[in-house]
Amino acid sequence: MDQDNDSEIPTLIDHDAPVTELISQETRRIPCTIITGFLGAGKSTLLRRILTERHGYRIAVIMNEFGDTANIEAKAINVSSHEDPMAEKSEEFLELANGCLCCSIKDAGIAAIEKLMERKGAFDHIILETTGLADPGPIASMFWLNEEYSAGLRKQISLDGVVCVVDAAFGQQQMEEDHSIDGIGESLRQIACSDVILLNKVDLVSNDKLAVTEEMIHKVNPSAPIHRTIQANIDLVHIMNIDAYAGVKQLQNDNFKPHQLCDASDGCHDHICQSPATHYELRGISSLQLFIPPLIPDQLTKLEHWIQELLWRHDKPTGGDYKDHKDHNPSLRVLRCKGLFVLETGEEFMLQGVQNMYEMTPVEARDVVGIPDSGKLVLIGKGLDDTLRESLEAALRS
Ligand SMILES: Nc1nc2c(ncn2[C@@H]2O[C@H](COP(=O)(O)OP(=O)(O)OP(=O)(O)O)[C@@H](O)[C@H]2O)c(=O)[nH]1
Repeated sequence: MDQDNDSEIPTLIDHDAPVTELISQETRRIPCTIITGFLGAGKSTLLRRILTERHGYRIAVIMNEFGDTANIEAKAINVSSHEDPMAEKSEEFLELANGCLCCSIKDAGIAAIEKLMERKGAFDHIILETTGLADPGPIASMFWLNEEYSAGLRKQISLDGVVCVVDAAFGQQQMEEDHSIDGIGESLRQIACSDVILLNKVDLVSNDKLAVTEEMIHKVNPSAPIHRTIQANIDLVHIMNIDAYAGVKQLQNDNFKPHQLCDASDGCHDHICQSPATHYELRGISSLQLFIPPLIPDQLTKLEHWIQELLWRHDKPTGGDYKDHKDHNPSLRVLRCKGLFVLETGEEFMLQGVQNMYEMTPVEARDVVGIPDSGKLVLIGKGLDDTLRESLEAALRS
């Protein structure tokens, strides 16, 4: 492909492929991985690694860079693999117009991605590298769930996961100094919205410093696994096809034992308990993990209403008749939420939420590994204090 000609996107469809294969290419949704991370953390290094590794995926890359660096970045990254000199031919680039995709999401960004999707069938996976200053939340929303927001792209693209690259040398400082008008700066938003974290450049710092940075990341986002890397060297199974928005593995794998957190002698089967270890505030952002006992179906409906109030109105129901008494708190903001809820019948439901969008879906029986004795809700955002647990308890009792 001619890298200097954006309008020419080559057709890579194999015209000799069997008809059934072509049909499945037409209907299959293409997974999209978003790579985020603060300026200079190693996003392009990760992208280059993915593009030059022998993995068999045909990858379409969307780069979203500020200013004049777009061309430079694209050229620098479009290298062929030493192992496979032909690899370059199996990838295609779509450089977006200058400017930040998350700000121009409805026009240039969408149009460019729709143009790319005209070549559907030519690639198996999309990787979108954001700018170091982008908030990945709105970008993730674009590929996830809501057709009104995504302009129909969700029909064709599924959000596989958000991968955040954190600089091991400067990450701690970036998090500590990170502040914006509403109290949550970019580097913290990026960590908050991510499903996997790469702590990159670990060759530059001591183990003690790494542990401190890891601890900070974990407190902002307790549910994302953290991988230490040098030159973003990571086994791709940890970052591609992880199905972070549809699978329940990540939520089920958490081996945290809720009853170790409270005094209840018979475990915590009748109340919500909270993980104090992960309730933490850094520059206004915090995370909260709540363990929720098995619910009756009516309580699941109440839980869903409570989540709607939280995400859509930034309201924290205050107990009693929670629908009538709300504690409106404009600084209450949820950036990411996840949950796995268990009914007394043994059925399980999964919650996934990005910004004010959420989805609650039954977990298919084949995905259920044993019956957990409690459900879990993870909230990451701003203004999430201890009273939320009381508020949810009141909602479920009402
Ligand atoms: N020492 C060391 N340097 C690294 C490592 N990973 C990346 N770098 C270097 O860090 C610099 C920035 O890496 P990039 O991959 O361009 O970072 P980026 O996040 O894409 O940067 P922006 O696009 O400017 O936000 C480059 O000079 C890399 O060679 C690492 O693990 N160790």
